[in-house]
Formats: sequence, structure tokens, C-alpha cells
Amino acid sequence: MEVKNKIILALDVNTMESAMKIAGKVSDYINTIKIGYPLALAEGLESITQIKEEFDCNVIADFKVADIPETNSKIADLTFNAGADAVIVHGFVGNDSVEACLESAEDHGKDVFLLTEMSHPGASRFLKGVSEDIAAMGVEMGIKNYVAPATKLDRLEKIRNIVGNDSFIISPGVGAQGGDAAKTLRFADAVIVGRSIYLAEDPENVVKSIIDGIKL
Ligand SMILES: O=C1C[C@H](C(=O)O)N([C@@H]2O[C@H](COP(=O)(O)O)[C@@H](O)[C@H]2O)C(=O)N1
Repeated sequence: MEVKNKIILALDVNTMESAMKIAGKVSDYINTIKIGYPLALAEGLESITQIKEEFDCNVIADFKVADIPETNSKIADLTFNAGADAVIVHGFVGNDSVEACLESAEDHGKDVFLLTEMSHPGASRFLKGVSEDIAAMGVEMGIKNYVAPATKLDRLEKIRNIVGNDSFIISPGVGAQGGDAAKTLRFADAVIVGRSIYLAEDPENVVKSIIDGIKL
């Protein structure tokens, strides 16, 4: 996935009106948008379709898919049919559940991002202990796209070392959660930014300053 300016907008607003407004303000700089439960539950899977059509952008559906294989297949099929280019899948549920999403992605010519470790403090209690195994499972399964935290650079580096330099890592936690874009991009290929952009008075200016900070 070609992510313009290495920035993915996490569009965690709960109306199409605000989604369109914010995405429109930054569309010159951002070509990849992550849509998760806030917008999808509020406005339906149609939100994916509309954003994709309006901005001709990459859409990553952040549904953190984590069910049994049969249900994962249904979730992934519905998500890709709505127009998503990729779906984020939890790895802790094991390879059969992840495989179900991979098969759906293959059927649709789309991608899976495997979520290895999360950016919030609570992830250290359980997920941290298995995140490297999850990354290793992803490698065994031939997965090339991963999610790993911008707030824990030591963990991000470990995940990079496991998945290799030819894998594509996107990292959430920049800005509102304390992560730094430039430092994160030492190990990741793109950063995910939500509140710092969509809550800003001037989202375009925030994006431009992140881009400047990355270039330094
Ligand atoms: O570990 C993870 C996984 C998950 C994800 O990207 O899959 N996210 C998502 O990334 C965005 C950060 O938003 P903001 O904090 O910039 O407003 C939100 O949509 C979160 O749901 C994380 O924040 N950490």
C-alpha cells in the first residue's frame, strides 16, 4: 500500500458530515484513511464506501477482527465488499482465525494488517507477552502488513526485527498518545494519527507540521 507522506488518518468521528469535512481538509496530503468502529457503527459500512468514492483513497478498516474462523470470514467479506482495501485483524486469536481473513482478502484482492501489540498501557499486561509470537506467526503465514505501537519504540523495533525490512508496518499512537512521528518512522513505514488531526482547529496545518517534522 502506497501511503502518501507516511501518514494514515484515523477518522474516528461519528458522523459522515464531520468525516467528509475533515478528510476533505487534508486530502491534498493524505491518501490513506483508517475507518474503525466509531464511524462504522454510527454510519454503517456505507461510510467506507462513501469515503473511498469521495476521496479515491486507500481505506483500512480497523475492525480488529478477533472471532472464530467462520465469523472472521463473514466480517472480512462484508468489509471488503464495502470497499475496504485492507482490514486489521488481531493475531492473538490464532492462525486459523487469521487465515480465514487472509483467504477472504485473497478472494477480494485486498490486504490484511496483523495487529501484533497495542499502543495503550493496558496492552503490557497480556498482549506484550505474546506479541513477538504473533509477529512470528504472521511471518510463518506469509503476512507482509503489520500494526505495532508508536508509543513503545523498543517493542516496535522488536516487531520490525521479527517481520523483516520487507514487511510493511503501520504504527498508531502518534500525537495524542505521546508517540513521535519521526522517531516511529525509524522502524515503521507509516504512522496512524487520529485526534491530533481530527480534533484540531486547523487539521491541514497539523498534517503539514507532521510532514515537516518527518522530513527533518
Ligand atoms: O494499538 C493500537 C491499535 C489501534 C490500531 O491502529 O489498530 N489504534 C487505533 O489508532 C488510532 C489512534 O488514534 P489517536 O490516538 O491518534 O486519536 C485509533 O483509531 C485507535 O483505535 C491504536 O491507537 N493503538
